[in-house]
Amino acid sequence: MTETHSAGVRGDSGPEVARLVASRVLDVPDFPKPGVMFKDLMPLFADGEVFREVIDGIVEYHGRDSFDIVVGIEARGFVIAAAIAYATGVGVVPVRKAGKLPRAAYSASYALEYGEATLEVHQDAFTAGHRVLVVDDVLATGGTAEATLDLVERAGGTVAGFTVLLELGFLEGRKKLAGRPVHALLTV
Ligand SMILES: O=P(O)(O)OC[C@H]1O[C@H](OP(=O)(O)OP(=O)(O)O)[C@H](O)[C@@H]1O
Ligand SMILES: Nc1ncnc2[nH]cnc12
Repeated sequence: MTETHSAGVRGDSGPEVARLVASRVLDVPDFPKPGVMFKDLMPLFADGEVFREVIDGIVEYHGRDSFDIVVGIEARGFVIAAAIAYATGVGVVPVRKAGKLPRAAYSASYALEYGEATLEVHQDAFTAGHRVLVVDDVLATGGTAEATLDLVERAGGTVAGFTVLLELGFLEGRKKLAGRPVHALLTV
């Protein structure tokens, strides 16, 4: 369930962490295309104290023993995934844009808020039944997330959770991910 506090800042881990994320997001109009309000989370990554609190909050929400490996979605998801992996002692699997992985890979094409793309994962990325925590910075239309969760399962993993720092609620990505365990620290 999503919580709300008096100022209307809401997220699945409560208002405090939601406020923390909100304090480190910059709105950039017309990037990468006219009409798109780009949500830039680089200030959050650049603030060591806030970044650590956010990573700790994600681990606390899921529970250290609920996943065996972390998937980060290129490119901003890599930053979050690596930090969670280091904090919990598990490994990282990158889900990459097409043509970047050196060995046999599964591919999934999708549409996102401002374009189309293809993501890939190595076919041998997981052992059967591996519980996989998938992380990214932003959930917008949900195209990226849907493709990634599908790739994880095609490669033999079991989706243990999906966390984003920021969800753009008006783009209704959660609807596309119905039945998936979506966790957003901040929903706007
Ligand atoms: O919910 P959606 O509409 O699919 O959009 C969300 C995705 O868009 C952004 O990635 P982008 O493809 O811009 O990649 P980048 O991190 O490499 O800039 C963001 O980091 C998510 O992965
Ligand atoms: N508006 C947005 N800001 C940042 N990342 C995004 N990914 C898709 N839409 C986005």
